[in-house]
Amino acid sequence: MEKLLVSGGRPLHGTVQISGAKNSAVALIPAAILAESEVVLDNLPNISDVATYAEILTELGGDVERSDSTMIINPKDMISFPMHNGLVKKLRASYYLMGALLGRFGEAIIGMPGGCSFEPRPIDQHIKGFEALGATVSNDHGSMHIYAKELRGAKIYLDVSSVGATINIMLAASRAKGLTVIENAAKEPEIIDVATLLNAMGAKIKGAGTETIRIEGVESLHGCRHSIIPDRIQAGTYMIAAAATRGDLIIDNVIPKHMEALTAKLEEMGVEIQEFDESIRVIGKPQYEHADVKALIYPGFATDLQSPMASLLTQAQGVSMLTDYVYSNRFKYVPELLRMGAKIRVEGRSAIIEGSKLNAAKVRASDLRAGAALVIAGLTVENGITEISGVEYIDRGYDQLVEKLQQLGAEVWRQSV
Ligand SMILES: CC(=O)N[C@H]1[C@@H](OP(=O)(O)OP(=O)(O)OC[C@H]2O[C@@H](n3ccc(=O)[nH]c3=O)[C@H](O)[C@@H]2O)O[C@H](CO)[C@@H](O)[C@@H]1O
Ligand SMILES: C=C(OP(=O)(O)O)C(=O)O
Repeated sequence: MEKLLVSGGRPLHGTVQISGAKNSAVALIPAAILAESEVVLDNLPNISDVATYAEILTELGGDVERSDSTMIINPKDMISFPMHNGLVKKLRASYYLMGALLGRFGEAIIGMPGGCSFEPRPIDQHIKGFEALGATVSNDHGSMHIYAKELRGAKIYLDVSSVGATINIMLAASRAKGLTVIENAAKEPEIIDVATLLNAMGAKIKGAGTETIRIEGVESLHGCRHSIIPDRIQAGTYMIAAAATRGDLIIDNVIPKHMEALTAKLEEMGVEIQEFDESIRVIGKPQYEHADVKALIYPGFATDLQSPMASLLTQAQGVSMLTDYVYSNRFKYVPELLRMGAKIRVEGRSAIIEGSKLNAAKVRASDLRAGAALVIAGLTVENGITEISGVEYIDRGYDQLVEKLQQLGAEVWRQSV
């Protein structure tokens, strides 16, 4: 076990390279199951969710090789067998095994996904999609047993624009007979990334990134090479950290279009932002205006940046309001920020945040983005060392966080406990 120690009060300076997107990587790796030959993924982030997925594919009989940010997956000899617990409990995105194994083998027995559990995260829309494609879904010793003699294309209207359900249905429908149409599909950039990979594998998917996705099933899918899009949540976390520490940071290897909701909100608060083709410069200021932030589905402000944003809003003048319309109760980090002297109260699905100076404390990250929020909070503290436990959550999604922050001038280090 490790904890993170942060001695704050130093503005972040320099250039940070953003890695490939976690939420793409954890969908693209299982998507490779559908191919009949080698899939090469470039620009993979070095995070524990990716390492866990590599182990899962190996356990299922795949041949997985990894060097730096490239992974070569040969799924030829894979089989579908029950994965009740163990590795699948370590990450949320293990639910993509359902769509991928169903598409390739017509059967999947998978335990309920793990990952960040800031509140109940149902998968009823995934099940609705599989059933519409002709699968039967039953409970096998607490795991989901999904079986289809033959997958048939269908029209599926999602009750909520779920990222996971949209991708899971795309995976299975790529190998169904006939046309599948997903209505009210999620529009996140990671969905386009998965469709791009599947199309390079021979799938026929149109409309990814819009609310209607059309998938014409094909007989077989083949290998290909694909480079993962930059992680917009990691990029956003560094943008927020730069503003919170009143730094001057260039965030490199980003798609500025993906950052628009955050960029607009930071500018509204008084942060200076300069946009380039593949990078963004964030120049912090001594004082910030309060803001109202609403976390929504893409292209709205990302819920995954809601907790880091709370830490920045503690540095703004006056009272800010942070409302999460995706997850109503994603506020487990609030008691930890209160320990650091923040003035926050939660009302319904909103956090009301009054600007205040933070002080060092011992705090615990209860999930990945809560961890990012606490690191940013620690970076703003002028005296004392903030101790953050729950580092295993942070490692799920932030590639080389400590090393990157150190390069930017922060005093952050790991300590074994
Ligand atoms: C691995 C991955 O990509 N994780 C991301 C993905 O999670 P995930 O795909 O799990 O999130 P969803 O987009 O599915 O969830 C969005 C909303 O829909 C609800 N819902 C979802 C599915 C379902 O079957 N029924 C249902 O009611 C959820 O409770 C939530 O309120 O999108 C979330 C929302 O952008 C992000 O926070 C996560 O980082
Ligand atoms: C909630 C997140 O991830 P996951 O869905 O993988 O738990 C996240 O990335 O903030």
